[in-house]
Amino acid sequence: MAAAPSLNLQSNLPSLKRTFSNGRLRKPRSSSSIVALHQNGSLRSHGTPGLRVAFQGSTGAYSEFAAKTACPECSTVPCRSFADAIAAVERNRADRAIVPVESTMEGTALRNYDLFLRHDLRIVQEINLFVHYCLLAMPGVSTAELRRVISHPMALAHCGRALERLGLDREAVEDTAGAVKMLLSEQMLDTAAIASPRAAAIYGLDVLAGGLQDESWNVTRFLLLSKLPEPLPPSSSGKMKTSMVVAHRGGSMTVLLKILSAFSSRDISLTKLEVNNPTMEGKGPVIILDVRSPAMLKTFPHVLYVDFEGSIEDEKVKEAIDEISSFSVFVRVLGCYGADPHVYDLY
Ligand SMILES: O=C(O)C(=O)C[C@]1(C(=O)O)C=C[C@@H](O)C=C1
Repeated sequence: MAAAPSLNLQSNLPSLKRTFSNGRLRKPRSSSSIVALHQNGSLRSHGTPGLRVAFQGSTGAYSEFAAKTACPECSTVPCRSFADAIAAVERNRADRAIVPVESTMEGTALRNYDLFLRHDLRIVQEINLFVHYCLLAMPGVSTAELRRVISHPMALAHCGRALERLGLDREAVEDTAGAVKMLLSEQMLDTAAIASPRAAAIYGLDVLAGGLQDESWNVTRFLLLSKLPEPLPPSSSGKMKTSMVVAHRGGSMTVLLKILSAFSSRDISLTKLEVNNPTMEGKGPVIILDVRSPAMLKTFPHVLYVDFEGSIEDEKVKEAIDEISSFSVFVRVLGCYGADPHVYDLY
């Protein structure tokens, strides 16, 4: 069976500028307008102290790091899986969930994207994080003593070449910080973990090597998800971005051309366009919650994930969405949020 075409005008991640100055995190340029909005808004918003953000993993995971970067004053809620993080928001045990959705090394993380589509949550913020992978071991252990390495499957995959060179057996665990905790609790002296320098500092492990990722430019894009829509910042406060999913009848190229034309004729810039035809790869269809009343789960064999610059309140954006709806099977807007051009780096 031919592989599904995968066109990924992958968000503008690779060209982003790293926001790093003297080891201190710099706030996004748009943050001041968001803060002003929060002060006036009635909803609990990103800047609110006490906002609870659910993430997958243990304290020190990259996702927690992203949550703290998105909402510096939040408290974080560790969860066993991304599904649990989403459930925590739905059951009001958390106000937001943070989910990694794409990376420069992996492309779109369909595992998480598809999960999110089954729920009635919306994207309220994006955050791009530079991911540094380090080799961590129990204090005093040297590289020569290591036999095995444990980490999140994505971290193991991203560090394939370095691990090949080190000749270590690999074992996947649920998250990077969870791997570190396992080293400690089981006092493993022949095993290393791949995790962040922050996890090393939190748990007091030695960093035996840094920059382990195969590509030096390794950025993960996270989305902050909420049950309630955030009030939209005024259009003067910076660029907005909108994300949507489009289900269609197949014949991707024709649909792609029509979508491109709906945007280009209105001078709207696309930042992501990803084709997903899972049934062509022998997988089950994508399941999407149709949030219109009565909300119901629907299955679609052909979908496209589209992000573009602009707010759903812009006339030309409304027109483009109407045009796309006229030739597709189903359209759902996943969120409208401030475009954050920065990549945060807390190394
Ligand atoms: O395990 C972690 O620390 C995570 O936050 C998860 C996760 C992922 O799911 O891709 C997030 C970012 C990194 O790419 C590695 C792992």
